[in-house]
Amino acid sequence: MLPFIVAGLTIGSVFALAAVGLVLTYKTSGIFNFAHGALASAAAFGFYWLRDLHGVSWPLAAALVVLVGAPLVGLLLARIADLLAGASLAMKVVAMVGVLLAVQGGLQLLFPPGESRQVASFLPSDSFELFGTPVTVAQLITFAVGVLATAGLTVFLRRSRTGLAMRAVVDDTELLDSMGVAPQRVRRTAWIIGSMMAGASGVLLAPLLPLDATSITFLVVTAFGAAAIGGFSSLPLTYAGGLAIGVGQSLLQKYFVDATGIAGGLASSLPFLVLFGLLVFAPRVRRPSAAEFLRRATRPAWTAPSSVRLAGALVLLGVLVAVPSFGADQMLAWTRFLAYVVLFLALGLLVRTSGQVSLAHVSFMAIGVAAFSHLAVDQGWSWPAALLAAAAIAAPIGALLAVPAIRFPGLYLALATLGFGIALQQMFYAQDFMFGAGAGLTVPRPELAGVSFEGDTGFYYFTLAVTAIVALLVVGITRSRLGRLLRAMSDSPTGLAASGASVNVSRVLVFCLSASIGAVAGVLDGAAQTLVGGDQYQPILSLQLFAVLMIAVGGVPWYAVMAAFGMVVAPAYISTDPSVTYAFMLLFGCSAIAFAVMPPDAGTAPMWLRPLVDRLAVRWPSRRRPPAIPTAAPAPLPAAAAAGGTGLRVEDLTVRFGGLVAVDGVTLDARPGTITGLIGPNGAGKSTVFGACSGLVNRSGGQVLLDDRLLSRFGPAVRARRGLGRTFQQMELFDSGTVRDNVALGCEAGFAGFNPLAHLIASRRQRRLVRQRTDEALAMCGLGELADRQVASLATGQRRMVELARCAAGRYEILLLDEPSSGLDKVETERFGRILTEIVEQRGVGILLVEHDMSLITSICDEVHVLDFGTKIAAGSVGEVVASAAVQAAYLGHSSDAFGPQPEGTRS
Ligand SMILES: Nc1ncnc2c1ncn2[C@@H]1O[C@H](COP(=O)(O)OP(=O)(O)OP(=O)(O)O)[C@@H](O)[C@H]1O
Repeated sequence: MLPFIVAGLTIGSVFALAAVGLVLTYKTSGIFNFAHGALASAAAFGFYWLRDLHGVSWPLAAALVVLVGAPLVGLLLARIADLLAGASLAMKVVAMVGVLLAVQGGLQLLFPPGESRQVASFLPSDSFELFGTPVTVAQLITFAVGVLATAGLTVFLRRSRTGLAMRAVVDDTELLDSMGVAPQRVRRTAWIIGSMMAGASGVLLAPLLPLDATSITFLVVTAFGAAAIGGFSSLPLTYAGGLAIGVGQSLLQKYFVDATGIAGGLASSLPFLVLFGLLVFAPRVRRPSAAEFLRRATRPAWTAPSSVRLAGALVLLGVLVAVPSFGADQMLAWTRFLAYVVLFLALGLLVRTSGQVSLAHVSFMAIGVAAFSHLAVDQGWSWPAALLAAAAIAAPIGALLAVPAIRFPGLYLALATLGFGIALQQMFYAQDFMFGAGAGLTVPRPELAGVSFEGDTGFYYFTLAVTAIVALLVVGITRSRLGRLLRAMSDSPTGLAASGASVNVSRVLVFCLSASIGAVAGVLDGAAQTLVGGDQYQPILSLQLFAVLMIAVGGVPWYAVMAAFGMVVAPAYISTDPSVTYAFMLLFGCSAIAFAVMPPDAGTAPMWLRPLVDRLAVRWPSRRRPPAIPTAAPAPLPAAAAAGGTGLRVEDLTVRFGGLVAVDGVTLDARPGTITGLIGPNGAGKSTVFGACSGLVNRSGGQVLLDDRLLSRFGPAVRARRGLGRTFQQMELFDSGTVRDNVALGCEAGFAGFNPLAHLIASRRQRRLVRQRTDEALAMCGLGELADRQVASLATGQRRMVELARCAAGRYEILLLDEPSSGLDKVETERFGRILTEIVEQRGVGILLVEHDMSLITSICDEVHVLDFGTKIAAGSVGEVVASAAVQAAYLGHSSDAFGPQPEGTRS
């Protein structure tokens, strides 16, 4: 066993070295370098080129690669990282995936795969005995390089000024500025060191395996597993993680040396299983919201008028129907193009519509085609039955990916999906139930109702029909309730949950749907080729799909058409030479980097195009009714309020954040039909009380009840459905939607709730009720004129009103409004007060109002509670509270001016 441990420690040390460099750059720049393995790969090829092809001595070659080449690459990456400052997480992922593809494509162009290349070992091969086990000097040196580099880096980070600055740079850039240390310089140093570590690991790995760009790139992805063990933060733990993975792999190889089943792939997929497992089972880390993940456009989105879109769709359909007449020699490429349109629609639903991420979508193609082939060929199932079964098999596997999505959206989800894709390939592709070890799988073409689609042209038209159906289905989904929920989830998962819909149900649904549609794409693509093997579904293809999808422009289904054209048809027409594929990979990589560093609005339709298209458009009369001014009786209230519910009761509530007691034994009531103020200086704990009431903040003690029923053990969506609505101090709007969409979701999200079917289908009655309540809420809040404006384009005051209208449209008993008038001027605030009173009168709801504007509090509140340092210091009518000495002391030190308007941040 000892020799395996020694071998494991040696290779583990190389992984650890790479992982430490990765964590360093992530910690200092907040950018996770997906291309870390590609850098190692480039270093290995650089070393090979210098030493093996040009006879440079190994120390000089290693020094040139690690001390000259790698720092230069590090500087380039630092520049890209600078340009990405302030970009969304999605763009950071796109840029780094772009770097990976560019390096990979470039390397494969320079060193075409297929030729056998081997770096001769360069470290001394003499060996000595350690505890009776032979150990080579090469192993010792490799191990020592890892230890020394990590130890040196740790000392550097702890002792040197730049090192200290490096540790602080992510947390507090301004502090660094004030220390006289430029954060940019610090980050640059980190990127240089990180790249050098990737370079060193590439050089050390080079002689250990045949030189191949993809295998080293993915071998170094092992470092991702080690980084996960170190919590993406601790360097010593990351180092230990690298060693542990190395030893674990080595031991698995020993024990499963002859294993042919799944166990045979365990060793190589261990790092990815670790990565996936940690992200699924580890305690939650801070969750970046999906909104952090997606690119946010500041300019309102523009879509061509529907007549132009319809005309465009017909022209496209016409061209596709005519393909056999002008593209007969490229029928395979055109048929695969259609399959890729389906695939991009699947991925787009997930990434572009719902703001999730998947770097494993090629896996669903593989699962789909393998399942289909076994069912149709081995089991003799009919073509449609096998297709539907393949889609159904992919769905629960998609749901599995939703688990990390629920726990860690954003970057960690991207990593988990990448790990999933690689583990699937390593462990399952060669199994008999997938592609097996033989020549591949036969994928038949259909024969339906006596009509054969075996021929290339026939199958093309068949694929065109299926693609059109899938496109209509995806367009339908995006326009349906599920589509609205997914877009809302992408903009603000918190806002959606607080409106009553289970975000997790939406997530699982979209992953299942996307996986199933991906499987259908796999079947179509496989049947186009008729024979497929596992090597066609390499995980790197998933990265390419993601990058191409992100750079494609337009809505559904245009981005899918554009992406599939770029990925399949364009390369096929240029040449069948594999180098064209590599050149396209390089091109996609560079385009992805360029796209990611562009300003957020650059991807939207060009300004000059818009008037042109608008002029071309035929204007159809709008079927949309203008918002009605409510004249009849208001819509029915939730049962509790209608039956004279007792409202919200907060009992002895305590909330702690670590050592800080933010709320300390607070008790208060808010009754339907009344407005209750909750005031207090900044940091008094008001928003925390709201968070605990709506289930977004964990309470440490006490209870929250609505109509005497305990709410405390429920999440935000259930509480909303029980009758607790809220707005947020930092508004949680669905920015990509219109005002009407936002307001409608206030009611519709509650109907969707936790029921997957209700996420998909809205009953007639519900649709009518949503329309009615939306119109009423819009009219009540004076938003009729703005109903079709995109929320992102509105001013703060208007946005606050939209959030209020969203609450007013919901079926709530109590509304928690958190500083709803902040950002409004005096006139707007007075109007706002009148609207609040009207909502209470018309809807019969109760309002608990957190406000700094005392004129608003004194003019509309029936009762006021006052917090200071987390405890309640007074309660009563406005007059009683104004007269309270404790309250005046808490505010402005005995000044009666306390109840003038309070600028934010005022605190004596
Ligand atoms: N997630 C958190 N983690 C740690 N501390 C927190 C967190 N949220 C709030 N706090 C702290 O809890 C205390 C109460 O904060 P809270 O936001 O509830 O006050 P507030 O009365 O709403 O203030 P403001 O009027 O400024 O919004 C503050 O000291 C704040 O720094």
